[in-house]
Amino acid sequence: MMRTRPLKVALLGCGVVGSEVARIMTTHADDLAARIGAPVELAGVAVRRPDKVRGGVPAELITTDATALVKRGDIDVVVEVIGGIEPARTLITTAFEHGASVVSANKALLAQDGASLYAAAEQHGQDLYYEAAVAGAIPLIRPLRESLAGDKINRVMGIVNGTTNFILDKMDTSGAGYSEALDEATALGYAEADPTADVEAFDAAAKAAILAGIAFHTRVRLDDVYREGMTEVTAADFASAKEMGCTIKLLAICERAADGGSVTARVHPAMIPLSHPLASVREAYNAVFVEAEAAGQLMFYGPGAGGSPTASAVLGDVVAVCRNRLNEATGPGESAYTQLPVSSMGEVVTRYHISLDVADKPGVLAQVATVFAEHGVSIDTVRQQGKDGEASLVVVTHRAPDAALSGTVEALRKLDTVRGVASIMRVEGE
Ligand SMILES: NC(=O)C1=CN([C@@H]2O[C@H](COP(=O)(O)OP(=O)(O)OC[C@H]3O[C@@H](n4cnc5c(N)ncnc54)[C@H](O)[C@@H]3O)[C@@H](O)[C@H]2O)C=CC1
Ligand SMILES: N[C@@H](CC=O)C(=O)O
Ligand code: NA
Repeated sequence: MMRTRPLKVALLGCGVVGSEVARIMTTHADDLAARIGAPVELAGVAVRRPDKVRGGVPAELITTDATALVKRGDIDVVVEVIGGIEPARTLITTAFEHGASVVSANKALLAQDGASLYAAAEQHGQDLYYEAAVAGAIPLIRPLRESLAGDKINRVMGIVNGTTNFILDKMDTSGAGYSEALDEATALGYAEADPTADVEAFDAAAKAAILAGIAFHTRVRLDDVYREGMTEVTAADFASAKEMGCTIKLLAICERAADGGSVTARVHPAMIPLSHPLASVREAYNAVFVEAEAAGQLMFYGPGAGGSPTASAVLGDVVAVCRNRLNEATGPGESAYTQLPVSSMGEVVTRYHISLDVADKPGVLAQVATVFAEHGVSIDTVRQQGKDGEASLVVVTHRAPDAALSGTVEALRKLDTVRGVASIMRVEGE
């Protein structure tokens, strides 16, 4: 039977995501009520600029006092879509203290303070849900937290940032420039308020921290994630990738060590073969592979950014939290019992594609090969092209510890015959 007293939702932030949450809550109110078993109503919307016209949001719901809204005491669910660390963190903990559960899309905050937010939620008997924080509309957090809770996950790898995938895709397929593609991604509502978070991969690193923590039942924070952005990827890198039958993607890779005693999490651009499913992920789409012991390999794919797709994930969480409240229950809390340490990037085993500008004279190739051998790095292929007394040498290695690969590059830079290291890129997905 449908409960008549409505569940009340407070919306913090009415930007790209918040405005879509408000729109869908209003236009789909009857369906949401039927699915929850009680009406759900927007009880207040905290904004920074109250004068802005917000179609569909009744003026009487608008407030600039987010703190007063979360302290009201009659709110069931606070939806935090303002982003950033403060005041989001204080508003979320205040919401728990005043009897509300929280749905958030804030990966930056969750990667930094997830553990203390979970603790505050548990202390006050409230839910903390955040499906929208990783890979936008794609159901990924709930499958990892719930559906795969009976399995052992060994690896999570994928594209988790829509903005950078959009830019890399445009650079690859239409030869568009970096700035032009970033402006387009921003106009489409994909980029963070400060797009440095996207292009320098802080956003993807935050998502990798969240994914690794859930997948391996441990705590991984933003600072534990090795991070390289995509601002230095050039048209020449795409040309090299093409020659190898590859393209370039910004990948997030979280792995359990072979001995099971530690984990790693990293985000960096990488070449992947065109035959790999991640190579055909276009525009702002995301895709994530999960490898689990019993399930095998699973792939999650869909829109990774944008107002409406992200609002879909937020509203799925609102429904889940409302159902929990009607049942006087809460969903899963933090699961970090394994306490696995996070190893450094040096211990990750990977492959490199290295482009060197060298002197075109006898013995150079042997000299370069010796440096690789001295660092215990085995060469897979070498390609040399001469040009006016200079040559370009492209070396692709076999798998080796990242520390050995970066030691090799450092030693190569010191050779007189090596004029410069034109590009270094990891190769994944083979
Ligand atoms: N846009 C996207 O595709 C996605 C965004 N997210 C996350 O969702 C959150 C919101 O993102 P967007 O909607 O894109 O950002 P946005 O910048 O469009 O919206 C944020 C809104 O919050 C308002 N705001 C900031 N501080 C406030 C305060 N103290 N009180 C009231 N309002 C305040 C701002 O004025 C702005 O309108 C962020 O955490 C973001 O990382 C997550 C997944 C996808
Ligand atoms: N800026 C983010 C938004 C979604 O998380 C992205 O581009 O992926
Ligand atoms: Na998601």
